[in-house]
Amino acid sequence: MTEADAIDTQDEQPDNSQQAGREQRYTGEYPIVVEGLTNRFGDQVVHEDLSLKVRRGEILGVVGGSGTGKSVLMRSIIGLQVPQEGHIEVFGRSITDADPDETLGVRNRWGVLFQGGALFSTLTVGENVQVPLKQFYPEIGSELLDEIARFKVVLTGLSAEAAAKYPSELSGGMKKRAGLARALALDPELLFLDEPTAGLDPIGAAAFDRLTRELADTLGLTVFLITHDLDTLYEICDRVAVLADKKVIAIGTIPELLESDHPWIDEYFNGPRGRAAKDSHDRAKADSKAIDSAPDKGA
Ligand SMILES: Nc1ncnc2c1ncn2[C@@H]1O[C@H](COP(=O)(O)OP(=O)(O)OP(=O)(O)O)[C@@H](O)[C@H]1O
Repeated sequence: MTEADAIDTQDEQPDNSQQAGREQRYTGEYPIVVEGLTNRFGDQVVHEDLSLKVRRGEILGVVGGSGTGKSVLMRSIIGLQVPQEGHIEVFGRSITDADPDETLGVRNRWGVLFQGGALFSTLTVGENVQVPLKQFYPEIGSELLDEIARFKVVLTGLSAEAAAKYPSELSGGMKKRAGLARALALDPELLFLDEPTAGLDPIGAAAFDRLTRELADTLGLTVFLITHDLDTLYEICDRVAVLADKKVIAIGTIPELLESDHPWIDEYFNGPRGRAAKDSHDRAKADSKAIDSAPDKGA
């Protein structure tokens, strides 16, 4: 049983609206559905008639040039940005038409790692992880809060001792993991990651990618992952959505996208960095095949 399940079964239940939607996991095909989205800031049109469906259980990479509106799209889906037009559903419930109180039962089913980690600098890592827990489950006692926070910290590959550290005492990679621990605080079904490997060295970035894939597989997460990191796309994303021209112009596996003749997609995947990421991915695959078929394997 997960902590959230344990909390759900406690005798003293808080306001029912906070529990709504939490009693069972989403079993539909598309936990995120965006239709006809338009976002404008003054005269600047960021999205126009943008549509997107995210499949349950997939890691969807979201790419696009700087300023194409990847973060604004994520903010719209989680209700932080009210679009001018369009409809967004998460777990089959409207985000755009609903009163914020009505979406409470949906909001505690996702976790977000914002660009840069966005940890509270005056709180320890453990206290940062406790923030969403206290917000949605104010009835949990401090001992259980500490225990859940420590568990989440360890889940992301940090030591239990890291829970007592302040963000300023952590390396960039540790900060990302701490942010991820906070995003996982509520046992989410859906995880939003905004450029999680930005600023990490290649080894740290690869380790974070592996962690994301492992957590997604073991916890059964759907992941909406904004990135500029081609290695991340090749290594862990099931599909990739491309933002350009104010829309999602293509969505599919990388081999499918490689067939596209859109100039941005062609340059992105077939430019020098795209080719290097593909070569490195192909080499790693060939190496692991060679190891698997070695005669003395397992001897
Ligand atoms: N609150 C806001 N007010 C005004 N303009 C905004 C606001 N938020 C975003 N924008 C503008 O919307 C556009 C898209 O921003 P967004 O942050 O979504 O881009 P992005 O694709 O995530 O870029 P990057 O890859 O550089 O992070 C940008 O031109 C940005 O300046």
